Amino acid sequence: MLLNSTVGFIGGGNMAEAIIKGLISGGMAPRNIIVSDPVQDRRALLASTLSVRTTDENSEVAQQAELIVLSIKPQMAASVLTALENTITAQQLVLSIMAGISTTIIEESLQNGVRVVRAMPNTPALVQAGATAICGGRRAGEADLALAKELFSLVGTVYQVGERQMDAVTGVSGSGPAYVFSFIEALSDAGVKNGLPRDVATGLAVQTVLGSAQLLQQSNEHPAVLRDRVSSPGGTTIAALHTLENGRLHGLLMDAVDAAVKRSKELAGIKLL
Ligand SMILES: NC(=O)C1=CN([C@@H]2O[C@H](COP(=O)(O)OP(=O)(O)OC[C@H]3O[C@@H](n4cnc5c(N)ncnc54)[C@H](O)[C@@H]3O)[C@@H](O)[C@H]2O)C=CC1
Ligand SMILES: O=C(O)[C@@H]1CCC=N1
Repeated sequence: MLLNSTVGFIGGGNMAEAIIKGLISGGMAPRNIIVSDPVQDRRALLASTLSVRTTDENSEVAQQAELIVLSIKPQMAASVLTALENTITAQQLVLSIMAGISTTIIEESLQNGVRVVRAMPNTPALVQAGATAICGGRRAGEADLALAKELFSLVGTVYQVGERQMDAVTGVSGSGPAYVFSFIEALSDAGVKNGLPRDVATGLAVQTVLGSAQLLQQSNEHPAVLRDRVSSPGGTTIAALHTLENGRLHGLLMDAVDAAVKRSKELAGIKLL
């Protein structure tokens, strides 16, 4: 169903590129993908590296695509949606990945009885290891959610949540890769500080995060149980964990996610451009 549809992206930035790569890897023909972006360099890059069709007219995407992905910044939502008010119809499905912007705002901006699904993906979608949550708007049916699930399944795992949980999703997995990259960078710096060459330090740090995540996923244990198995009595790990807890790592991360959740809620109420 998805692979035979025409999928359009309004906004050809980082996330659109990640999803498009996943779609193509999943078997979608590039000619069935059309992307609009006002920036010539972005259009040229997407056309040359992914062979998708590009345009600088959002209306062209809105006219041609059966599934329209809104992959612009939330601050652009109002101006872009207003301009497409009379172009997008109830026969099309609108799939928004914009942080903070509710399905109601999109439905009200577009009118025409349009069906909207909202999603929060993350950048590991670029390597088919994404985590995405989806929720349906007022008029989205099971088939619409199934189509969105099919799309994001090509780039990773998909959870369906209630729309009120989308801000929490944004704070945990949408922004989450940035926290993990900071963690890896710090771990690598610590290796270099203690005498390791940078490439070795980064390689060890990356594989440690990847391997620990895989172990956790496959073992089905609580993270604390696995942490305990690393911590020998009187050993090195418990000494390091003591330092992390003195620095409030756990509470700090929870505060960081709270800040992202708060910002996601604020984005819903921004004075849209
Ligand atoms: N980057 C991330 O990790 C994630 C981003 N998102 C959401 O995805 C959306 C896009 O984010 P990114 O790809 O990171 O941003 P980006 O800045 O890389 O992409 C936005 C693209 O929209 C284009 N654009 C600007 N004005 C436009 C217009 N009037 N019409 C059409 N295109 C226009 C820009 O040239 C740019 O290429 C945002 O709403 C963000 O909240 C969601 C999950 C994760
Ligand atoms: O930082 C942001 O606003 C977007 C949403 C989730 C990840 N990046």
